[in-house]
Amino acid sequence: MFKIALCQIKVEDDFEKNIDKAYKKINEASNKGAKIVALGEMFNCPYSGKYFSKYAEEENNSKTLDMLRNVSREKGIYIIGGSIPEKEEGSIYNTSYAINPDGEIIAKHRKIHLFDVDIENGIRFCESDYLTKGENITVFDTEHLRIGICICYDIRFPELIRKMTLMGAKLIFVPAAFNMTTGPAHWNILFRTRALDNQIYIAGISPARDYEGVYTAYGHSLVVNPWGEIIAQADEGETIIYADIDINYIEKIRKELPLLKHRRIEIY
Ligand SMILES: NC(=O)CCC(=O)C(=O)O
Repeated sequence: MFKIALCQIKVEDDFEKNIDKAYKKINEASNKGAKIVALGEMFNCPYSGKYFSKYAEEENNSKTLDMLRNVSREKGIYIIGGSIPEKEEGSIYNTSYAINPDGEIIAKHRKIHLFDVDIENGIRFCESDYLTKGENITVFDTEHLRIGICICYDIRFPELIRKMTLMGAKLIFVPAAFNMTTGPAHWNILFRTRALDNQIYIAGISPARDYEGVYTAYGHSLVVNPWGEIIAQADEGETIIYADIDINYIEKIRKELPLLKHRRIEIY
């Protein structure tokens, strides 16, 4: 059993302020006993195409990564560094970094599915006007359990989460900025369904809602257990939520209701 924390932070058009706030929230979460602390999608940059190139950093020259690496080392914790605009060879990616307690980058996920949607009387967004797709699935080991990362719209693709599960991920972190059209309609259902189908823990970490900002995130960061229950959930404001992850509970559920074993992969 170990504790995770999700930091739901209001993101502003102020790079230094965003990083400083993340640093303080990570410290606070660690002081309350979290062994893994996670941040939201684009936690250092307003979620809008016009800001991605302005805020983008290269991996080997990134104040954001320096902060994450320093604080993980200082506190001796894992950090799932939400996501940030990452620049490489003229392309910008929506990238999440996992950092270990020694301050080393141990995994990196570039958002695979870009959020290109146009919903009548609702949200319109075209990430691919600004960003390049990632090409890899991300799972990695910790002393606690095997973890996966995907980013926001990636959660909508059940094949990806199933594949991560079959690769051994038992806790998946999803930094995610849903909006006021799809958030109320789909956020809880998607996270509960992915957790339930795969019998895993899954955590969605949103920015806090900001009606004055360029994008109004839904908030409601949450942790769902392998039975499909929401075991921690934020409202829409700035906050940190905590949940205990129990590896034995995953095994218990999988033993009692052996969904993964009962698949008929010879048929479908
Ligand atoms: N940042 C995103 O990928 C948003 C995804 C989203 O809102 C959705 O409904 O999916």
